[in-house]
Amino acid sequence: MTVVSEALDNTNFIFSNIYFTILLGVTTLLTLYHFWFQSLRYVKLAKTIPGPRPLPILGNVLEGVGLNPNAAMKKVLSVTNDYEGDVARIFFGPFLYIVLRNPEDIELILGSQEHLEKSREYKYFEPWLGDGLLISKGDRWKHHRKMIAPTFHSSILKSFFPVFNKNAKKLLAQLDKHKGQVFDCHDYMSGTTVDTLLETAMGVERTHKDSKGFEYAKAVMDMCNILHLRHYKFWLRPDFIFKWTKLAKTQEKLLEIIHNLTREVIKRKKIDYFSRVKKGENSLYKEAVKVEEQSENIKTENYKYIHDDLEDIEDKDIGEKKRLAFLDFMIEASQIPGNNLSDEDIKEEVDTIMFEGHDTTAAGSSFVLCLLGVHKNIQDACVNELKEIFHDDWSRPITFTDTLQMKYLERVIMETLRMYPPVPIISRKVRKDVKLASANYIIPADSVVLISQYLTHRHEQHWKNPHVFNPDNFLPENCQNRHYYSYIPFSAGPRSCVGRKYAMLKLKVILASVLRKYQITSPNKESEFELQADIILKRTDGFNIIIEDRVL
Ligand code: HEM
Repeated sequence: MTVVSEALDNTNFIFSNIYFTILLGVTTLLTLYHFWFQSLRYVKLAKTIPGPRPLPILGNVLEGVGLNPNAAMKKVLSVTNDYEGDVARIFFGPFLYIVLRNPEDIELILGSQEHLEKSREYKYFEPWLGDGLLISKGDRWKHHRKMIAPTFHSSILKSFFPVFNKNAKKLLAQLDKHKGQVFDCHDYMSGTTVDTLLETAMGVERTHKDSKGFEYAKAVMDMCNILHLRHYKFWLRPDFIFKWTKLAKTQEKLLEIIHNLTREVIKRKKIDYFSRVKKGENSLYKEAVKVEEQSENIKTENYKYIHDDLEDIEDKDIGEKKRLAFLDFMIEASQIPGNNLSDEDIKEEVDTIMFEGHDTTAAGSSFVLCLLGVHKNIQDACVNELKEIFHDDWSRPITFTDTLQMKYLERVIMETLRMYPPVPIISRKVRKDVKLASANYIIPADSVVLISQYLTHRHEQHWKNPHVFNPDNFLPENCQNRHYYSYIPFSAGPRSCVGRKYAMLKLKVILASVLRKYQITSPNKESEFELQADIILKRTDGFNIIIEDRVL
């Protein structure tokens, strides 16, 4: 043996010893960690709940690897079925997730004042929405919610009707070029929703292709797409990975466009506000706050079972019908002593409204059109109702009173949101142990509860023929005895959707406008709809419809 080969042998021995020592060290540490983790009370409680068998350290993470969005959707939706109950448990590494679908259990979480905090999954909305209503917590959320709720008062919403009608008309002109062809209606529903929000939330119009409004609307749509991507490509979720991707650079540019315009508009609107004050104009916001406080008791009674509560508020109208945007009302709110609403806070709330109000309404309206294309008899019933309302003038602008008469269309929208809830899943961080009502399990403090509207809305014990599209599910007599938390497309309880009434009105105007002009056909059966697991429920096969001029 030469000196060199001897030296090499020695080096190999030393290195293999080092590798072996490192490997042994890591294995020992992981084993110790595994046993320590298994001994935690939190884990012991979780293990009593049914769920897929977790691997040491990784938990159930591998179950999601390599799944495309459709398959991921099926996987999430099968989790409670696979474990034959209303509760299932999943571990993502050390993090515990509990999926719930029983309304009685859901009420314990959503109806409580204690479990109001959102889970860590909402963090990647932060660069856009900051600490806005959707993600804020504690006293800040309570205080902002109280200030913002009155800006969604019916009297303020009524003043938006000219904008709703104007954008519906613009939409019809755009759809006309697709007559007789199969096309995906989602982009159009998304475009009209952003335009309407832009005007009602900020008072800005998307007029010319080179205008700031146009740039902004496009940036909002692109930002929503990035958030969707980060949602289902879960390796993009951690910021330390995301920040090195091209998407992060695009996001930076989009956010610059979005935030700059919001800041600019706030500045301009503040000047308008002070000139209105100088002229001695009444504060619409203050009146809305007064009415909101008076109707608080009536409202909690009405929330017992879902029905659109617009009518209840109609007789408490606040009179003045001036068209201002949500932003104007927030500026008014910020001027009330003690309210502590800075310009940056207003920006975050406007951004939140743009995000929450956009994709949800676009998906909801697209699903309605596809379903009406499949269920021709239901489409005919909608049109018959519209004929009764618009017998005097078939194409006149739609008024608030008209929408109150659209009872059947309302049931169609509600049934669509039942079977295809635009927000298919929400989550909450549980701060205290929760003993479930449906079974003898305890959800341990610090776990994340996933509430799936999609699963709850198709719960066999709460819905007759849950997989069949039937607007009569929402006839008053069929709602009376149903558990309130069995229908939660807008969530429920203290942290439910603040834009619910706005969404229902906007949906009615847009859908009634399309139905008056076109008859709709779907090239696909409902069973062929391919759904995608996402923050928003979508069809991956496209929201395809065919439109033809309606012959009366
Ligand atoms: C069909 C349309 C809509 C659906 C299905 C919907 C659904 C929801 C759901 C499920 C939540 C609770 C989210 C969670 O807990 O994570 C929520 C919250 C919220 N929504 Fe909507 N939404 C719709 C339209 C709108 C519109 C049009 C606006 C505003 C114009 C809006 C503004 C908000 C805001 C600000 C929140 C946060 C409320 C809070 O945390 O206090 N939404 N929405």
